[in-house]
Amino acid sequence: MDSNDLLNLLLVGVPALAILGGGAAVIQRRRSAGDRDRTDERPAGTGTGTSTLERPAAGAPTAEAPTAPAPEDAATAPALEVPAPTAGRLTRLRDRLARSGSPLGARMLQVLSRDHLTEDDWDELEETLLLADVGAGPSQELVESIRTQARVQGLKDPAQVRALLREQLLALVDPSLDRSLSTAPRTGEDGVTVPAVVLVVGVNGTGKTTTVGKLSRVLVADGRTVLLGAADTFRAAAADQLETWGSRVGVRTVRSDRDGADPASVAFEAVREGATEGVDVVLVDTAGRLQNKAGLMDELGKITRVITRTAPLSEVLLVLDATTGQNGMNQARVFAEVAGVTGIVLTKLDGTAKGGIVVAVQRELGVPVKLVGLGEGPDDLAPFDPEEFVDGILG
Ligand SMILES: Nc1nc2c(ncn2[C@@H]2O[C@H](COP(=O)(O)OP(=O)(O)OP(=O)(O)O)[C@@H](O)[C@H]2O)c(=O)[nH]1
Repeated sequence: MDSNDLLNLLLVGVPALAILGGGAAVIQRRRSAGDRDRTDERPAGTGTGTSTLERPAAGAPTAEAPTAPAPEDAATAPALEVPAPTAGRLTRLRDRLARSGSPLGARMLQVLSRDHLTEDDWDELEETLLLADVGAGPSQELVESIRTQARVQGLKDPAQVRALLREQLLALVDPSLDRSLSTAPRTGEDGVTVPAVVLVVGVNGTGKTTTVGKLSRVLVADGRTVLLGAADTFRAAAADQLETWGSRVGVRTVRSDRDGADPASVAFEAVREGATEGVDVVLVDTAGRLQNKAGLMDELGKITRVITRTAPLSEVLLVLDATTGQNGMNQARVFAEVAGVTGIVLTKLDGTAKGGIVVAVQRELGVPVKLVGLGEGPDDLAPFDPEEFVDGILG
């Protein structure tokens, strides 16, 4: 071998070996992914999504939400996270409600504990409710009702005042509303089973994408198989954001390669792939552009039409930012009119003293609050429970 041959070997042979070695590593990685798929335990009756799902074990930890995953290692697939169980989430997050809502609960209790309540005191009580965004009608009702009760039974000791207030607030939040999420696959008369489809709508910045990500974890914790549809094609990073959320719990995202693609075609494709794969639920994130009512109606109408070619909509969830309080109500009304909303998700309840918006929004839109966001952590989304909520704001 002369010096030229040696040079050729170094220039061609070594990189070729490196490439071959890299290929082996890729094959190795694929194999281990396949192995994981084979050992994946799926509960009976759920879909066969391509994802590797680590099911939450019974009695899995109720500890704080897991932290962000380590950056993807070149040699090993990232470990999947186990979302916190759904049951008891609001109990776990109740402190955040008490912190944010304490001005409401504490101020009301403080006023009602005074001796011989005057007109000014009753006005102050009403003002407290208005400041917490309960809304004019419900605030007046609540004060009237407490006044009547106070006349009948008197306001004797702090425990009785608290019990009365609790009872009245609970009645206002309305425990009789059906807050369950419809996420079971459906079998039509033709015997074909299709996934439940949950469309998530709302103004931009309210926390839609984050909510879709958190909701996928709620569903995974409940043993459902999930597929995400990134139909928010308006904001370029939204699909990446969604994909990151999903990949942490082994949930795949259907997205377009192109920014600004037709959201309806992404939604259609997600539901079609969800049906083919036999997943339980397809969650579809949308853009929140509210240029005008007609434009929104066109966009959401088209998305709905194409989705329902494959499967009916099981839920349309409207995401509202609780910190915008009554100001967000106008936009909420438009979405409710246009999109046939079946449930409200109130986000950022951890950052506001305006917890009364729960009451106002239900009254205004005639739709129950089904989920609440109480932080930026991945498991800081909880099914709404009226009793826990009222206990939370009473502190
Ligand atoms: N504190 C708190 N922050 C939240 C909550 N939910 C969402 N956020 C934050 O709100 C911000 C906006 O959330 P996104 O999910 O990007 O909002 P979006 O509605 O999808 O926005 P567009 O994609 O622009 O339509 C993010 O910083 C979230 O972390 C919550 O419950 N509490």
